[in-house]
Amino acid sequence: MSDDTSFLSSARYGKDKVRVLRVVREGKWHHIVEYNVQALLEGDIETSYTEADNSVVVATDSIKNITYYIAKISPHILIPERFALHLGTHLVSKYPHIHKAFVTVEQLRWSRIPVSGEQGPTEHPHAFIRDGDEKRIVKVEVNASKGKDKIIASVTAGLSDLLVLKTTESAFTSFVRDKYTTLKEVDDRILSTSIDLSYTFSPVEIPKPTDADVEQFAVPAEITPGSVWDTSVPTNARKVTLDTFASDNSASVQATLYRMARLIIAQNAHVQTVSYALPNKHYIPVDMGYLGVENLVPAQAEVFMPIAAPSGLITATVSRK
Ligand SMILES: O=c1[nH]c(=O)c2[nH]c(=O)[nH]c2[nH]1
Repeated sequence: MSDDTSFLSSARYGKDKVRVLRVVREGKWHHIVEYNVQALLEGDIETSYTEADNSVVVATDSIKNITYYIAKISPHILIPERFALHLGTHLVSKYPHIHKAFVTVEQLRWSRIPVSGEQGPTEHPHAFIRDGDEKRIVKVEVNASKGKDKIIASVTAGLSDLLVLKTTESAFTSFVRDKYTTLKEVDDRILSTSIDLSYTFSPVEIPKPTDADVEQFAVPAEITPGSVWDTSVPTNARKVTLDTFASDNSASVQATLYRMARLIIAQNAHVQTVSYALPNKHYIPVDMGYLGVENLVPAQAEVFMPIAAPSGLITATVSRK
């Protein structure tokens, strides 16, 4: 183009919403994961935008094919943090002109169906139930811009859409009162939120894989999603979040959020920051005074109107010192 009033200041492309279900068979005991994957690339790709030069373009169709291939061969497929690192590392090491890969994995929630056995309920070996809308989220940035033998990866993980509600031990008082205030102070209310949580690990160095050993990807030991997520580990972030939500005598969403985040950092040595986004989903006691029916005393109200919108939105990031 002849004019110099603009330039390409950033460019990133790839495939979004690659849907994959992977089965891992241990004899008759089967495991499944269902992932929605986004894989985006950065690198020496400017000319594809500025000069219609497709010679630098790894087709998004190929990126999709690589995603399925790594899902097939990766020994890490059942752990989304590790699968995302494996995929991102393969993308940046395979193509000399690609310097960064951004991989997001959203894991849908499949749990084993509990069935009755001779000694009580057991988990079915190969039948699963979609156990809510909650998603486990992993975001990985694999950066080879300092060279293919000096690959650095940053991992952010967490969950979204974890819907919770408690019927007491939540209050909200002593907030700013002025001419705009209509909200009454309450020492007892319903507290409900749809939890979005993410936590970051410190960046890790990835040993250079060769094309030949694409199957042998080694995950750095610092990436220990097990301790942050694994349901068998008592300090896992999901459990800490749920326990704190249930047990905290909440003065506000803000105060409960801060407690949750601090506990995750205190109990997980490799976690550097914890962020929450907590919508305050309001439930309003229905006024039945016109019928002579009392339903407005906070701790005694029984009939509530769920309000879809608007909601409060309380967010914060807590960082390791
Ligand atoms: O926990 C709360 N935090 C707020 O900031 C707020 N604002 C509001 O109207 N209700 C609430 N509740």
